[in-house]
Amino acid sequence: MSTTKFSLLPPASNTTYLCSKTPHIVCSDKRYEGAPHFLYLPHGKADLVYVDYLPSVENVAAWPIWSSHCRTASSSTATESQPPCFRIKEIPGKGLGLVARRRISAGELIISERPIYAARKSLCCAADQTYENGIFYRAALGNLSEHARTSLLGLENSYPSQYDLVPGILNTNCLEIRITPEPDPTTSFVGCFPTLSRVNHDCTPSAYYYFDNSTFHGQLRAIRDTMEGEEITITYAEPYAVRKDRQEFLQRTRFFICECRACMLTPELQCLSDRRRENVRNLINRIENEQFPPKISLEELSDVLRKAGEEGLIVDYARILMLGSQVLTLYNDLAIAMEWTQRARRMFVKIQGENSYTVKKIDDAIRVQSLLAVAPTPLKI
Ligand SMILES: C[S@@+](CC[C@H](N)C(=O)[O-])C[C@H]1O[C@@H](n2cnc3c(N)ncnc32)[C@H](O)[C@@H]1O
Repeated sequence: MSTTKFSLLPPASNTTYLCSKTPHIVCSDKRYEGAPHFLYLPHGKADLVYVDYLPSVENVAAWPIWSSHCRTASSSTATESQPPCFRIKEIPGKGLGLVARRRISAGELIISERPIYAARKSLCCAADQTYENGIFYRAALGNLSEHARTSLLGLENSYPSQYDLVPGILNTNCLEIRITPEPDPTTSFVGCFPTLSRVNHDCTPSAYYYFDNSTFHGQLRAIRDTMEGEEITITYAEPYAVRKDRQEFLQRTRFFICECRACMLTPELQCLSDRRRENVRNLINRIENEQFPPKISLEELSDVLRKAGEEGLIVDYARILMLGSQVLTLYNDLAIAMEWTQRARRMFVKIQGENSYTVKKIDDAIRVQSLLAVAPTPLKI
């Protein structure tokens, strides 16, 4: 674990300049036009830095949420008046992690918290600002409050030693965030959180991380009942990937070998698990990657749904219900489609909360299905 007491080293050459005082925007590099900028929020005692190109930084700076409620640098738990339902403690072989202090029910909000660092995932910097010297990232943290910087720099660094500490920490702890209300498949953004970034990985996780763009908070919800003392985990990898692919991904991006239950099965059970996950992946891809959902029978949909359940892939189970209901609406029995949609809604409310983008999409589907149900001639394709 990185516990190094950190002081910001001055960059080899200081390329930054103050672009605007209010909002507080710093240009990362005066030597070239279009360099990324750092926006510090809220202005004054900044506990969030947002890093992107100037138009995006100016757009985010103008969001009303920054003036309506400033959070403190500390994390906020689901119910402010009650103690958090988890504690952070050492987990053998994993560093720190979150452990349930009491029983947590499926759907419970475990923590909601603002990131300290938020950035476009891939940014163009000058050739002399590298991961190895960390100049760009150290400069980005320069105007954060002492408290925010200290909690960020206390996070784990799993990156190899040739990387500077700061990009090492940021890369180890980043989770996907969104700056648009709707998911944008063309652009990725990441954030680092004081507490959420402590959640460890499991290939059959007990919780789900979701970024609520409207409040700019990451949220962690239990997706199944979790017992007191049990570790709270999310997945860093595609849950429906087979073991070999998950292992390869986790070693390449997070530098650890996963020894969760799903990765430590006997060879026969491992084969079975991989086959089930492959079935889940193929079905989801077949439906999601087509503009028009393909014809898939209720039997096949139900079979893969069952396999997702057997694998404990709760989020994929909900996705199959939602995607399956689209297929069933088009080709089969509308009554079953409506039932699947309602089940998907109930599950997604538990997974992502009532206000999530997915729940809104499901509500749109429910409205369409209700109209179809009373249409004089059923739609036949
Ligand atoms: C985002 S951090 C999670 C919190 C971290 N354990 C800590 O001490 O702050 C990610 C790092 O935690 C460790 N980690 C997470 N899940 C793990 C797992 N299932 N097995 C082993 N190490 C894990 C790895 O070092 C990984 O790069």
